Amino acid sequence: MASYARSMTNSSDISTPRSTSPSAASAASARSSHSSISNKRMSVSSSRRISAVNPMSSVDVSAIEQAMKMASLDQLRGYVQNTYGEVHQYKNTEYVTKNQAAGYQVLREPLWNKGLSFTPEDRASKNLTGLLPHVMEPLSIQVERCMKMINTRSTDVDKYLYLSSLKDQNTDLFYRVLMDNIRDLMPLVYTPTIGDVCLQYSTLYTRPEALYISIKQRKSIRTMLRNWPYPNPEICVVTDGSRILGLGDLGVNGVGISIGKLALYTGAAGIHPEKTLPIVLDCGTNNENNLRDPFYLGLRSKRVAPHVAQEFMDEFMEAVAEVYPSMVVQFEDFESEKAFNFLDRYRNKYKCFNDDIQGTGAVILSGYINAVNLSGVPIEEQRLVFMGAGSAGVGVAKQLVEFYTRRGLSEAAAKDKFWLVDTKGLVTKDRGDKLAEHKKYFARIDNNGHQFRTLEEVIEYVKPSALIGLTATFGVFTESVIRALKASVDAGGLQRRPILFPLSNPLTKAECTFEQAVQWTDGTVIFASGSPFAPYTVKTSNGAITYHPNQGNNVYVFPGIGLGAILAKATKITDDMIYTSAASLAASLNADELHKGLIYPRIERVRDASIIVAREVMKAARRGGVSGLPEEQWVEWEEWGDVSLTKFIKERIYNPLVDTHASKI
Ligand SMILES: NC(=O)C1=CN([C@@H]2O[C@H](COP(=O)(O)OP(=O)(O)OC[C@H]3O[C@@H](n4cnc5c(N)ncnc54)[C@H](OP(=O)(O)O)[C@@H]3O)[C@@H](O)[C@H]2O)C=CC1
Ligand SMILES: CC(=O)C(=O)O
Ligand SMILES: [Mg+2]
Repeated sequence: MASYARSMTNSSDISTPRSTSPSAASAASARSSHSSISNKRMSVSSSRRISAVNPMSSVDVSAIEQAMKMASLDQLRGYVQNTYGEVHQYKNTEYVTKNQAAGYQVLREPLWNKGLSFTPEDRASKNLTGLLPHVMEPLSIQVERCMKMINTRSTDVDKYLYLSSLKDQNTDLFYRVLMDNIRDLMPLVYTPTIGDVCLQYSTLYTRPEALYISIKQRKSIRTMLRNWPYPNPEICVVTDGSRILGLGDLGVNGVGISIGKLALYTGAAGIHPEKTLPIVLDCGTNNENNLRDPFYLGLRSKRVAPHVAQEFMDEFMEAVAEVYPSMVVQFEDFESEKAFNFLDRYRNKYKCFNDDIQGTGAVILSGYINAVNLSGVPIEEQRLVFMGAGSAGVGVAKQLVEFYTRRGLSEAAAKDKFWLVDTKGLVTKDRGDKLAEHKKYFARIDNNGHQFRTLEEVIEYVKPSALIGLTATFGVFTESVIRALKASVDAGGLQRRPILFPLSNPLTKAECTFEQAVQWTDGTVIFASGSPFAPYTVKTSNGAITYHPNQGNNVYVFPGIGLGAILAKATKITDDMIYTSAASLAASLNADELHKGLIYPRIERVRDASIIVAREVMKAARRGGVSGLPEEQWVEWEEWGDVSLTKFIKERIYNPLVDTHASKI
């Protein structure tokens, strides 16, 4: 991200428009109101911008000084603004356009910097002569250098830090490296490594990479959104850090997940990085380690009450819709109750979806459709046990219910295929505890009052064909559990294969490993995990067999859902758009992948899959009457079929250092 306070130094042969000079900017600011700031922002072309004056978000200094006198420094620690009032900024943020920028400005703005790829003409026209080594290098060599440097780093967090620094210097090169090496690098910018990064985010911190919105600043959300340096972002990932992967409440440190997911919106679907906005809402944290950590960057107080968090969220959603009307909002890693509440509260009002409930639901439905084809257990006979009844467990189970109802089953019959287990055992209506609202739909009554407290008991009772883990608890799929699952599909002596999806992230929270799953099912397992496991090779008397795991992670759908929603100019994200993402992903495997018995496309093809998902999501938006594209456009695409719509998408996505000028989103 561009640093916030880069001041512009004029070069003698580049004239600086009056409106971008610091003095003009402060004169303008004296006259301007918030609406004029907003107008000015809109008038800046959609070209990338860098700061021309110090735009530091100013606060009421005298009030702070006053407060400092009255309170000890320690009491003020953890936040700058000590009131709930609106921040008054002293200055407009003014930017130069890409065409106006020269010399170091160009090299320091990651979106403009092409590094060693700058041509001699660029170097002359942008005053770069001497500011770069003389060589002009092919991109492949630059990518190779980066990979060599990544491989010299001894820990995954260090590798992440190298990549993160590269992203801050040369956006195109970062994404080229990521896209060309997605199998090796996705586990660094995303799960599992991003989990370690989030745990240490405050200590690793060197520079801002997101919008950090504290509840203390809730009256200034619009100002903060407008301070974002790139114009008109179209997709944000927002978390309050309350349930980051399976790692629990990480507070403001959870911002790493917003950053990681958005890197994949670009890497895996081609949404232009300039259009992405990572956000963390800081409502405090109940994580004692954070509260004690001298480096912790968030509010040093317990989380606010749920009704206060909800008011804050209401204000946030209203502000986003007002400041960036075309923004798609992805809710990420909110603890379950908030996740369900916010989705219900906002889904019909704003363009939003919850990745953990809906994205996970879609990706696992997709994998399940393909897994059933391999399992030998007919789709009607499938019985599914879910270990974990949180946002992901219930989200996936509900998506699968929709699958069965779309196939003609009644809702009751579809629901009857699911048994959900939580820390108290099988979720039933009569087990004596107060069930969380989101568990009630799947709570069972078919147990004649008997309560099944362990997973083994549930498996013995249900005889499932599929076992799904979304518990954030390592190792709960024990040898006896997995062998019992295999036994239940083996019954009758048929050659059937168990479906086993330990989906929790990161790897340290996986319900079992791939190796265990292969060993305890004698190699028959159909396996998908949330974070990637390595292939597993077993030596045999006549050689070796290598088993290949699948990664069942919402990364296969959220990039395409976001891309499709943006390109369709969707006003809402409908259930049909989510369902369609699953169905289209399931159908996106190529012949080789099907032949190898995979249930998801190879991760190297995630971008191809995202384009298919985006195309079908767009069509679903139109079917649902939520696409803002003109009808004539749809009629034309219908005449030409998928080829023309696919072409439309491909022409609009970001392809670093190949055709960036052609990117329109
Ligand atoms: N692969 C993917 O794409 C995705 C994976 N996930 C992963 O799913 C996991 C869960 O996420 P989420 O649903 O939001 O989390 P929640 O905290 O909302 O839910 C966890 C559920 O697991 C149950 N649980 C925890 N420990 C046990 C145990 N030992 N035995 C039985 N049940 C247990 C909890 O029970 P109780 O309700 O009684 O507390 C709860 O129902 C995380 O690790 C997350 O990373 C999430 C989204 C996508
Ligand atoms: C992948 C994801 O969204 C999660 O683990 O929460
Ligand atoms: Mg998540």
